[in-house]
Amino acid sequence: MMQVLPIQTSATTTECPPTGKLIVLTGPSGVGKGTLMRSLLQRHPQLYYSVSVTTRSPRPGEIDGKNYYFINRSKFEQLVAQGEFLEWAEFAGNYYGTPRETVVNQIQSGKLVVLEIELEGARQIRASFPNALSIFILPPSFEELEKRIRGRGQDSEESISRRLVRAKAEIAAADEFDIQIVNDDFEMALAAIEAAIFE
Ligand SMILES: Nc1ncnc2c1ncn2[C@@H]1O[C@H](COP(=O)(O)OP(=O)(O)OP(=O)(O)O)[C@@H](O)[C@H]1O
Ligand SMILES: Nc1nc2c(ncn2[C@@H]2O[C@H](COP(=O)(O)O)[C@@H](O)[C@H]2O)c(=O)[nH]1
Repeated sequence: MMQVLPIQTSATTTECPPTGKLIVLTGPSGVGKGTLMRSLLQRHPQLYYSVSVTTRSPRPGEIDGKNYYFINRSKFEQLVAQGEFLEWAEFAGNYYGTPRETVVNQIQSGKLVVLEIELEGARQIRASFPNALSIFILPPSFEELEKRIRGRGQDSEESISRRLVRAKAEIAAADEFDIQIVNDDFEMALAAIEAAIFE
């Protein structure tokens, strides 16, 4: 049975006593992290999802404050300089970051906090939160990954190419994380994530 250890980090020990837990879902773009996360949150409303900040333009239907906080690059850089992010990275031409204060507050109040982030950010979290549970989602094949990104119909051709190039390096890093789950059958992948978090 897997034990999810409490938060403990040298960087944040004083501001974040070991009460809550941090869970990181990572993996290449298009693998299904967001879809899995949505189902996970529906089934387990006690989880706290950290809404990220990004400089990417909203996709049709995306809502500011729900899907992301959408801001411009100079504001993002200002927030970086002010230390407002727990982690941040540049991905396919845009910045993405996890707001520090909200996450720390939720952990302090004993919540299970879930992040859905790309590889560089997940590495930063692993470095500063060694007891976080990190889950890497893999595609059944690279061809299927490309099919899913294209099938989503949300990204420009240039963005798709950048995401697929990056996906190769991301997949190669899967073993750095605590658990690897192949998202082939969706329900099985979801069940594996639930087992990792709750059992
Ligand atoms: N197990 C699965 N089988 C087939 N299609 C899937 C599966 N899981 C997710 N998908 C589909 O793959 C597409 C990409 O999924 P999603 O947007 O959740 O990926 P993502 O990893 O969150 O991408 P990004 O990191 O770019 O946000 C969606 O159209 C989704 O419906
Ligand atoms: N390092 C971070 N990565 C993040 C964050 N929020 C989302 N992401 C990841 O970015 C890519 C692209 O996302 P998309 O919405 O443009 O498709 C994807 O892998 C996300 O998981 C974050 O706060 N930090």
